[in-house]
Amino acid sequence: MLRLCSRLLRGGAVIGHLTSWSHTGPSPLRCFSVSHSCHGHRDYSLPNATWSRHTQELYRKYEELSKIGAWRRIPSYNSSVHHMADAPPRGSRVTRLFTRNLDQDGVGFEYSMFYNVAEKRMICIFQPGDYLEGPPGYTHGGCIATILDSTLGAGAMYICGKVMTANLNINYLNPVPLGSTVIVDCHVEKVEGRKVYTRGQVRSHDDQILHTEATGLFIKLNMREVDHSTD
Ligand SMILES: CCCCCCCC/C=C\CCCCCCCC(=O)SCCNC(=O)CCNC(=O)[C@H](O)C(C)(C)COP(=O)(O)OP(=O)(O)OC[C@H]1O[C@@H](n2cnc3c(N)ncnc32)[C@H](O)[C@@H]1OP(=O)(O)O
Repeated sequence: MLRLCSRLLRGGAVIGHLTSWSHTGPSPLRCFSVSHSCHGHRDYSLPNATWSRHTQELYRKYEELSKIGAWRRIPSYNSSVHHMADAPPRGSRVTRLFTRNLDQDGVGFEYSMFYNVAEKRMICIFQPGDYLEGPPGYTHGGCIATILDSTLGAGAMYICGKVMTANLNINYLNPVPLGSTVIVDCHVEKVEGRKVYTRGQVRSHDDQILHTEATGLFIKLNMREVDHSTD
């Protein structure tokens, strides 16, 4: 339990940085201003025993960059509402974030995201597990779309607050082997009114293979459209 608390507190320290970013966008992300206390929700963005050497190495690289200050890891819970300051009590909901819906580590979406505020960039270190199979031995295109949507969307949220995907265009260039480590590298290109234009790539861990390219259009939500009263 102590180990769990210390891990969560480490996540909380990072969240503290996130809340202090509120000056960076016109619509600060209220949903990320969660408590620093050991609130009992597991942070899935931290390494686990199923992570490959490449996944761990990339994670450590960005963890080191975070210590210098340019990058920040963002925590990841299995429900998006756990990111919010007014999250409902633990156990009061049964819904789950799509990318965190399996109880077994390693078989689904293993990932950790880091954000660079100056570059308006969100990267995701992604290791697709065996339950994400499409073509034999390779990752399903829908799963690649999911991790792209999530990374592009998380970047858009960090710039502009709550958004929804309006458009996602993907070019699949090279298949992504199951169990491999890829980097999903996304940035916000421009913001026009409520429209947030984003672009991203999926590359192999060593940058040698360009697997996928994508653009995403996200629309800033009017607050009346976000109602969690039934959560
Ligand atoms: C929510 C908080 C969560 C917190 C989580 C924290 C955890 C962070 C960690 C991890 C990140 C995870 C991130 C996950 C990301 C997943 C994202 C999804 O999967 S979202 C589900 C799929 N998307 C939908 O279901 C949308 C359905 N569509 C709609 O609801 C509406 O169409 C909406 C809201 C997108 C826009 O509707 P309107 O009525 O508000 O706005 P209008 O007037 O239609 O459009 C505004 C402007 O945008 C243009 N526009 C709209 N759609 C367009 C399109 N498809 N193409 C081009 N332009 C479009 C319009 O032409 C208009 O432009 P002009 O202002 O007039 O210049």
